[in-house]
Amino acid sequence: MNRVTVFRPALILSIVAILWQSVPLQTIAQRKKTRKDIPAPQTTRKHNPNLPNVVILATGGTIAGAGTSSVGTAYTAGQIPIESLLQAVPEATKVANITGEQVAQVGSQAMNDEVWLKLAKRINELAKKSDVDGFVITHGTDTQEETALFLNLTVKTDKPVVMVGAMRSATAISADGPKNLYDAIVTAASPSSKGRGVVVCMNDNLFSARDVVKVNTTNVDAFHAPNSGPIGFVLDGKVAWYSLSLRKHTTQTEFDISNVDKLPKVDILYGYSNVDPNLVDALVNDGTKGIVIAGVGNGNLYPAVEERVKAAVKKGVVVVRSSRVMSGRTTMDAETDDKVLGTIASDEFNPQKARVLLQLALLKTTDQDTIQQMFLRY
Ligand SMILES: NC(=O)CC[C@H](N)C(=O)O
Repeated sequence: MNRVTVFRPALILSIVAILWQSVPLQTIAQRKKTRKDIPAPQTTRKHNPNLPNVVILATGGTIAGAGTSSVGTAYTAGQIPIESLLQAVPEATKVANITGEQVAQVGSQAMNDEVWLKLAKRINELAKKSDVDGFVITHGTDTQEETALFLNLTVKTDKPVVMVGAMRSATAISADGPKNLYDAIVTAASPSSKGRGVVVCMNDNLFSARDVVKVNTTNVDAFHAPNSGPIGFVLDGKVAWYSLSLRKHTTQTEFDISNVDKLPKVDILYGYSNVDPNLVDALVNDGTKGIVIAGVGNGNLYPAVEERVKAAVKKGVVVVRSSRVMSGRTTMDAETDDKVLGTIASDEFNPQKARVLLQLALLKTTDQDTIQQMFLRY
């Protein structure tokens, strides 16, 4: 065999290899491009016409977290895709036809306005489809209560929207994610869950998005509603509801985010003895539109802070008084007089939740009385 005959087949082979590689690359690129145009979430399972259809919108969190040790608490949130999570709960396929979509894949400490808006818009879009009966949102637990409230105030559907997370990673001994996910799917698939606003399903309990708070950093019993308790329970694959909030939510709210792509800047200022009042000015100078004070007791402010707050309100910044105390209301014109300060009382909303409502309120108005009424209505 001379050099030419060896060289030619090698050349032809490498050309074929290059072409072969470029074809799938192109196809993947095309698929990515057209993916946005496909409205329905994806599934690999067989459709059962007798079961309700539940869409899972995944955002990450511990429920999708992977660790290097099954006994340790160190892990990275948001590592495991939704399809793999579902493999841990094969029972769920007997309850609903499940389709999944990965909206984000982050620990919820990284949650932001952009993902909130994307989630709410996607739910509103899918809720219009007659073949979608309910939603499950998988989410990290750190900021779950904020996303829950945002959705509770912005999704426009009576169909169940159930948020779920986990306190132990998917690779830990006795992971709580699979049970919580199963319970959430059961809840989203149940017609009895309609019209209850967004609910959070954790550790057998169902909480209203309005009232739920993370109360423990590591325990599986990490979610409570300190002012009202759970509104329902899931046990043995069955949902039981016990109460219904009279506060407005979902289809009953005035908030329409369909054309919103940015939320107003609202910041939280923590109250404590000897707080530096310059912090108020720092926020105002940074261009904040609203400040939530995590006040002491019934939303009280350090005297020097009161003075700076009055000045900030005069400049057009909207200030809400909430409390750093875990339970109870922050009431109007109590020890701190809102009429004098020009402030708004948060009622039962904790500072991080008051921030969500103030962001939405500021899309509509800066009027103190109008926003105060919103805090009493939602
Ligand atoms: N238990 C959790 O979900 C906490 C993990 C992570 N920090 C998150 O919020 O996503």
